[in-house]
Amino acid sequence: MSAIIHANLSCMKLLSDLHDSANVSALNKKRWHLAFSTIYCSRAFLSHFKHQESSNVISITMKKKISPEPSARIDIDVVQKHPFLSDIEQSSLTKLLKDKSLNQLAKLGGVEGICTSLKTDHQSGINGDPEDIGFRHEAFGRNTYRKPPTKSIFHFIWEALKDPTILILLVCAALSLGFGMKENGPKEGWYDGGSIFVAVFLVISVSAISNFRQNRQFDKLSKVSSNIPVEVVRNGRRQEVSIFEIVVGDIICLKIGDQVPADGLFIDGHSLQVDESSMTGESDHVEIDGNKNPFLFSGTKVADGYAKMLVTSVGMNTFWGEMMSTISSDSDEQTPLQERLNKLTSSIGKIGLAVAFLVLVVLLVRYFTGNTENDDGIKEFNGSKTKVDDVINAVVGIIAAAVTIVVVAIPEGLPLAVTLTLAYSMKRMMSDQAMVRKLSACETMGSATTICTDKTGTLTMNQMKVTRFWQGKEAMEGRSYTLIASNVLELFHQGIGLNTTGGVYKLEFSGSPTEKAILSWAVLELNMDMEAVKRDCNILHVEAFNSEKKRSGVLMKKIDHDDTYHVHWKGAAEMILAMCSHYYDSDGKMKELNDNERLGFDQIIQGMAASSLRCIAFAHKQVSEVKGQKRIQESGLSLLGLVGLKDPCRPGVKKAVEDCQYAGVSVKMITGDNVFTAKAIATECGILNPNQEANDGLVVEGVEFVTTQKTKEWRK
Ligand SMILES: Nc1ncnc2c1ncn2[C@@H]1O[C@H](COP(=O)(O)OP(=O)(O)OP(=O)(O)O)[C@@H](O)[C@H]1O
Ligand SMILES: [Ca+2]
Repeated sequence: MSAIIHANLSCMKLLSDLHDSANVSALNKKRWHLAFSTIYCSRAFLSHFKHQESSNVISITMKKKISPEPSARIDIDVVQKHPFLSDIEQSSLTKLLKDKSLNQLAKLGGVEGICTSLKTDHQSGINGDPEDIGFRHEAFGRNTYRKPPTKSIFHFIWEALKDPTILILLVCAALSLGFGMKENGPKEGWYDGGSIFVAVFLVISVSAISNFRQNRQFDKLSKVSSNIPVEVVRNGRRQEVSIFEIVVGDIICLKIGDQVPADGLFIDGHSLQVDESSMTGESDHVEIDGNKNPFLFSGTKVADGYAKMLVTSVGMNTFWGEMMSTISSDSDEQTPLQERLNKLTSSIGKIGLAVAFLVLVVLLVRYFTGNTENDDGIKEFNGSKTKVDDVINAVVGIIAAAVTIVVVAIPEGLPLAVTLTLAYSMKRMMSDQAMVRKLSACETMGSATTICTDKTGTLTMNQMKVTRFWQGKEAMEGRSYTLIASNVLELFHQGIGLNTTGGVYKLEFSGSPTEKAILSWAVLELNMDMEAVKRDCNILHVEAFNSEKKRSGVLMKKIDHDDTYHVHWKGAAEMILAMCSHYYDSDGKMKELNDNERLGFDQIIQGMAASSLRCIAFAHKQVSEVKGQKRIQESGLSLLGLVGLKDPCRPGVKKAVEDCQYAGVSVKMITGDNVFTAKAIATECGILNPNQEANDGLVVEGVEFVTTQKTKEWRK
């Protein structure tokens, strides 16, 4: 404590010395006292604080020098590291990711060590109360990026002024004004030039205001569109939060198709591949795993697999943030129509200029060679006999005529009319709840002849629910767990609880809509306890789901059990069925799957598909040896059961499809789902006509869409 007092006393002495030496007026003296006491008090306070938390770094910077000027104002910035998170520095985390250094990671205690320093549990995440989040904001910042300042109206006025047509017109206006006043006197001579000035003024102000407003609107939109939901685990609960609310220490669940929302480290997961092309330009996917490459970067995209990551930097501390701050984005692009019209305008302008020049030359030549006569039939130009004043008047008249041609020829209002029309149609589209991110979209939409739409989530609500369940060849209803043989029920629990990317927290389900539907069905109707299943079993190998494979599998072993391993597959029913050689009947007995039975199951699947259900099948196999196997066995499985998931059509889709068709735009569905399910939904939405058998390529499988010639033609 004595050290502190000493420090304060010396500070006081320094200031009073200064005080004495300054020869100041009474008013300034007063200010000095104020400044002095402010500094003294804050110093005393801070040193006290320092004493208590000796590990914290406290620095004081005085922005303004203390000066006896009347306007003296003292700002004190306190940059302070929160005691709660004092074990680790942001700079070392940033450096770790920047260098992708495994050594450095090991020095920091690996991912586990960093979790501990960041006061995060790698299973249940941060505790997530407002105070905790506040500390993290204070210590590591927020997940927002510094944006270039929005352009002011003057920027747009300047842009409009730089247009060559406008410049030509301004010159013309000035000439016209000068000549007009010379010819007809200042009182009446300004009409022509003045009106050109007014026209130019109108064009500039209208286009500047319209561009300014559009720019502001796009800014607003980009704020909305960059606000994407991210799945985080906080306090053991998986939940969705906005990307801007992510803090350092958060545990984030990533799945295929997600954007990585901040920089961080891989904790656990399977077959995670990331598309880093937005950062490196490399189109190859980068494999991420715990040992060789656990580094994940903001702005990249998950191409395959799933994982949990620990956030280590957010916002401007990320690699992406650093990159963005050096690039200034310019969105002053023009739509194709605007570009073409601008070209047209400038060629017309050029022709106008050429013609005007020609007229000027011809008229001048005619005048000076004495080929022109005035109203009385007398030669206008008569060599040296003509008065200088008359010559000047005649030449001015000729130039004014040429200028008039230029002014008339330039269609300066044409591009402006297009801009205004596009802005207007954008406004109309927005009021119809269509988000327009680029002005050119309005134009493109106007000339579209085919709309290719996704099925799930676009035509349907993306809220799936299991509505049918077949075990063996029997349709089950309601809370069916009492009716299923216990051995089969256990296999169901394992197959669903382990072979999933979703999660259950109390009665909240997370994951993709398909996963959520299956999990909620298993918990509510099959009485599954996910925690218990996870506790009792070890997952040895995972094959993650992706839209190409249409299935996911796990290899697992029960803890404290014999040497038997279990393979579980789940996926598109027809594909899983093809992998099966046996099935469990409703009594829980395993039976062989002969051709007849297979046909029976095919019919069940088609029946469900015809009533627009997504069909998912579960299959299992017990294996004894798994030595050195890289892949999970895919044949000789036993079918456990089939479920049908209902995803209702969005209300209003049918009307929208009809409107499109009425307007001559054909609507096609691109899907990865079972063809029969897709057709049933297409019929429900009015894309397919129930009476017309031929498909006409209105429902297309994703793979086919990418590969076939016909679809290439549409995409042209
Ligand atoms: N989580 C999952 N686990 C296993 N199989 C799944 C899962 N989700 C979907 N499937 C199966 O994979 C198929 C393709 O699923 P995906 O989600 O890629 O469909 P999609 O191509 O997006 O279809 P849509 O046209 O409906 O949008 C589905 O028909 C379904 O049978
Ligand atoms: Ca004109």
